[in-house]
Amino acid sequence: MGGVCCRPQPVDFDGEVNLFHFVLLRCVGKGAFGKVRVVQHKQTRELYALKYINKPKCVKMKAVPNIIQERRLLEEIDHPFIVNLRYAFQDDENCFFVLDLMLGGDLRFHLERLGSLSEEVVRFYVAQLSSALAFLHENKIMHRDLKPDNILLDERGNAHLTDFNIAVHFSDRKLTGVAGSMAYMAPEILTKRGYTYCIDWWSLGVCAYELIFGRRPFRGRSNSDLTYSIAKDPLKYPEDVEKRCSRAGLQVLRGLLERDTTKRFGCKPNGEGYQELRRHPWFKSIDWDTLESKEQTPPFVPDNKKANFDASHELEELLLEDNPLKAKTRKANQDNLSAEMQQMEVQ
Ligand SMILES: Nc1ncnc2c1ncn2[C@@H]1O[C@H](COP(=O)(O)OP(=O)(O)OP(=O)(O)O)[C@@H](O)[C@H]1O
Repeated sequence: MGGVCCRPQPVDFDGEVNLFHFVLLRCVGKGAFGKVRVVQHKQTRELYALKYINKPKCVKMKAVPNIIQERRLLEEIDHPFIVNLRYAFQDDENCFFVLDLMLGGDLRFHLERLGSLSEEVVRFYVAQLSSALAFLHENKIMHRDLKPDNILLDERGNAHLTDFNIAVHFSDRKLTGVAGSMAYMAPEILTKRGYTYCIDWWSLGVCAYELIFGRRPFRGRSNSDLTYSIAKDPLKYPEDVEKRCSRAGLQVLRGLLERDTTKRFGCKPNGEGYQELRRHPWFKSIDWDTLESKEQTPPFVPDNKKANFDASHELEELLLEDNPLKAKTRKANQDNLSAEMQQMEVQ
């Protein structure tokens, strides 16, 4: 009799996708509302990253519209340098996003470990991320939170943009809502002049500068100091700049970190800014035609023998998790759910 309890449930692969379709593997990260773990699709054997978002926590932190927005935007897009959404579903407790798996770690992790990256490596990431930004802008989406933490490497070393939590659709009207991570925000966001997709090119400039020099271009002890620095301080470089970055590289940094949006690199409408950037001499070594098919060998290959993420998440799951993730059949009676939880149901 005892054996009956533990027999695995038969999985219906023809029905809607749910957690029963996946084998749950190791934990690789922790976000604001849940965790991220590696999963394998039981039928296709493909590996993915499963991001799970605890619904009550999300309601408590008033983040329901952001999660819905993130899912809606991700469902619209598919690009080689974006962490794409492959499936989305939910149970009574969590929303699940099944995403492209990135086993190479995020660029914050590598920056902290290495101090800085070589110009050649950064050029490669800037090229790949420019391609992702041009695609998003063409689809009238601005990301608004480009920073090293949101750039993930696959196991071969290709860069991918993730975290569409505060991404939005845009039209010709300028936006004014302050959103993003302050150190990477363009001056026109902070000075409340109204902004467009051009802010993402500025953030790319801040990331590229930080990756090459190991520190950010604009700093401040308080938010108002930082705002002042972003809006007014001249762009300076470390003393050993010549050892770290070529003249062409500095030109691109300066072009992206241009306060005048009519002159900022990447910003010309209808993808013209992106085409201009591609033609810049700094990208001479990049073969743009094969970049998107990932045929080029990335100049930095993450060490696949070491975990390229904080291993404490896995340990925490083992030692501290009192409610470990498990596939469950849905029980929720829609009528008993709060308004916010109902909102999450309607997808
Ligand atoms: N597709 C993925 N593949 C591999 N690891 C990932 C993937 N997405 C996220 N991670 C890991 O999980 C960590 C948490 O990611 P997640 O996007 O949930 O958190 P977050 O950046 O705090 O975003 P949010 O604000 O949406 O919670 C990341 O730092 C990264 O190390």
